[in-house]
Amino acid sequence: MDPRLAIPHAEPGNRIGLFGGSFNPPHSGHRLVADIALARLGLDRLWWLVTPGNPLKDHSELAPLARRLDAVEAIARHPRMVVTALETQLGTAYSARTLARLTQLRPRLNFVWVMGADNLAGFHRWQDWRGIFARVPIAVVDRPGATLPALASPAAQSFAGNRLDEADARLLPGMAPPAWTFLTGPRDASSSTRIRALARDR
Ligand SMILES: Nc1ncnc2c1ncn2[C@@H]1O[C@H](COP(=O)(O)OP(=O)(O)OP(=O)(O)O)[C@@H](O)[C@H]1O
Ligand SMILES: O=C(O)c1ccc[n+]([C@@H]2O[C@H](COP(=O)([O-])O)[C@@H](O)[C@H]2O)c1
Repeated sequence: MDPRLAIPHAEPGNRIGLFGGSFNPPHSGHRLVADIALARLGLDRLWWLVTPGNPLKDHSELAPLARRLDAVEAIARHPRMVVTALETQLGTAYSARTLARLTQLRPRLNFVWVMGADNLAGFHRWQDWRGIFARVPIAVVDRPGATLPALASPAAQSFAGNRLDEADARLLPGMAPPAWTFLTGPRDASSSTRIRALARDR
């Protein structure tokens, strides 16, 4: 079995960021999110969770999992970053199910869900999105063009009372959910859709 399909090793009590994505292909914006999450949340590890396929996206242009894993490994070279396709092994593509399984299988790890602001904007369309808020703390990293849609979104509004000031982001891992924060700072406008379009036009 490809070792990247297994749940990565971690020590009890570790603070683990789960950064899910299609990564089709990965780019510098993803790496910036990973760097920001590691530093601002004080994580022990950031797991790049390469999805078998986003349930809300058309998969006709989705590169094979092995190719996306190789590409993410090339961009995630860092002693605290780990690349995994554990969802393929668990048989889950829905984040709510992935998080239910992971927290059940690894109860002593402190997981935080990490995503870009565009995903908070559409979060209310995810399966059992309220259940995700109830399961793990969430760190949202700003993205050009997505700041206002994210902060005005049904998810942000529903959980406004559970938002942690970003100055206190280090407290987020280990906090009882629901708890979330919105991390602002350096931004990168890269997009996989744009990279694929440029490659087609070449
Ligand atoms: N430039 C960026 N800045 C901040 N977050 C980003 C950026 N690009 C992607 N993300 C976040 O990274 C995660 C994975 O994103 P994804 O692989 O879908 O990349 P994408 O560029 O949005 O792709 P696509 O254009 O195919 O939708 C998501 O949580 C997304 O919000
Ligand atoms: O669970 C859902 O309903 C759901 C809907 C949309 C996206 N996700 C997950 O969100 C992560 C980011 O997806 P993407 O395509 O924006 O990179 C990835 O782990 C997806 O599997 C999950």
